[in-house]
Amino acid sequence: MTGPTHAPRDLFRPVSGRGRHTGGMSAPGSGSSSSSVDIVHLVSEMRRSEPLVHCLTNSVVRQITADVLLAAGAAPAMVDHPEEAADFAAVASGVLVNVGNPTAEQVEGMHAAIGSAREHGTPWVLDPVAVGGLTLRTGLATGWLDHVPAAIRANASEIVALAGTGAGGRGVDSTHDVAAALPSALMLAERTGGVVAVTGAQDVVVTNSGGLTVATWITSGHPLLQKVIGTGCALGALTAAYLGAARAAGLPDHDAVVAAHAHVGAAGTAAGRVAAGPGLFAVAWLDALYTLTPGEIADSVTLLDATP
Ligand SMILES: Nc1ncnc2c1ncn2[C@@H]1O[C@H](COP(=O)(O)OP(=O)(O)O)[C@@H](O)[C@H]1O
Ligand SMILES: Cc1ncsc1CCOP(=O)(O)O
Ligand SMILES: [Mg+2]
Repeated sequence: MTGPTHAPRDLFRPVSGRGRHTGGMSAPGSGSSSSSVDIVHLVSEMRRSEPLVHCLTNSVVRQITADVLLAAGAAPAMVDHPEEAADFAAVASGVLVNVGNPTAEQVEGMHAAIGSAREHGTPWVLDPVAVGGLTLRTGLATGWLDHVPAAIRANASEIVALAGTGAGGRGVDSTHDVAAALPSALMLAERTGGVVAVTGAQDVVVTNSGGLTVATWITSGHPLLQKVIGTGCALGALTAAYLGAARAAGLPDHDAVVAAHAHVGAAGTAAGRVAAGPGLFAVAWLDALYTLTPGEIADSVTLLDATP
């Protein structure tokens, strides 16, 4: 998977006069951030509040998802049973619905959790793993767009397929560039009213609020994140954690989603400095999710706010 080396200027231009360091019109490079998102504040809030994340996720990634949430500073709980899912979504800080390997019973639990999350105001995140190629999960995820997900987190091919604008990727992997998925992400943001995050070599987080669209480009991470299974899925869970923490602190959903991606990306960058292959990288990534300070995370990533 490859991504752009800069934000696509034909679709977005940077918001001027915002952010802690204005980088002008030039492509984002290391250390040149132009964004209103206060990463330090969000990471600090997330770690202080230790949000409880209700995960309904696939069998492949449960362990790494729980490990990532704990390392980053949140608290994981996997609750799939249809008779328990509604109760837990009511008390959780955030809910993750990941359709990566759904069982019939888990799908029932997902319906119950989503209904309860809506009823109780719990932010829920949709990760449409491999949507496009498989009919059941494509129908489920598309139907849930009407159930007000606070955020959708996916790779570029999944975003394109979920928007109905193209085919999916190759299994769980993307075959699209992030920039190519941007129009589809905008459509989804407009349709759901929630935040849409597209991951790849660069990530982009899109929100449509009151007709005004904002996109934040995030440059961070490391290619080895693609060689450890579940990094994207775990990021979906961490997105739910950040949303829960941000809402409790009165901070915007958009900023919460950016911070989740920054946290994962900064840890990936740090892990890439010490690891030559996926095994050590996975361990170093977990350690960095735990050890990086809010300031180190903010300094490691490059953010660029843009608007149509
Ligand atoms: N080429 C890359 N360089 C740096 N980071 C990457 C690269 N590809 C993916 N990532 C990061 O890996 C994480 C998972 O993203 P991705 O692989 O797109 O998700 P998924 O596992 O759902 O396909 C994200 O934090 C993303 O930014
Ligand atoms: C391999 C696999 N098969 C079904 S779900 C899954 C995990 C996908 O994880 P990620 O989307 O984070 O790469
Ligand atoms: Mg995925």
